[in-house]
Amino acid sequence: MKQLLIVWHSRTGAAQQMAQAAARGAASAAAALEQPDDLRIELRRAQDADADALLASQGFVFCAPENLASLSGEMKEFFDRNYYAVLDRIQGLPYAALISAGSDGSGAARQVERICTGWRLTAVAPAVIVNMGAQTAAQILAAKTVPTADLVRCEELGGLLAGMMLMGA
Ligand SMILES: Cc1cc2nc3c(=O)[nH]c(=O)nc-3n(C[C@H](O)[C@H](O)[C@H](O)COP(=O)(O)O)c2cc1C
Repeated sequence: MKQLLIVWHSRTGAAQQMAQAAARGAASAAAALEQPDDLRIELRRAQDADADALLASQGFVFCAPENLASLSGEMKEFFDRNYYAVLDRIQGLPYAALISAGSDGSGAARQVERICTGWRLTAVAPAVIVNMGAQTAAQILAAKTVPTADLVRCEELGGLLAGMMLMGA
């Protein structure tokens, strides 16, 4: 049994929907490979994700919004809290990054990539960035509904990661 850990933070709902889509995609991939019982999918909000969860997993999805050109504070705190606790203990494992953004997302994506390079994780694909077209204060503070086409991109990335984990790639 392998475990896929999906760590997410979301303030207005977009990244949460993206994390859930990645979980659906991973479950579908395990079913398509006829290995539904070989993959455990653990969704954890960033504030509840700890070193034990990281160490118990063989693959990771990190999913959060971009805030002020970097990762949201709760997601950054997750990395700060756990970085040295698992350094040199998770290297070589695969990961994927999902970023929700108003109009950019590249700063947060770069930050996740740098942190995961430090952990020596392997990206299965470039980060998926979903731009919600939120730029005014009212748009940014509003609850978000991620378009289906973007959720499909998140499902596909979750599926790719699960497939690689189950096939031992
Ligand atoms: C304080 C704050 C700062 C933000 N800064 C950025 C930014 O630098 N770049 C960007 O593209 N979006 C920015 N946004 C917009 C959010 O990334 C966007 O609304 C995203 O969809 C939120 O995801 P969530 O619904 O998962 O919380 C910011 C939002 C907030 C609240």
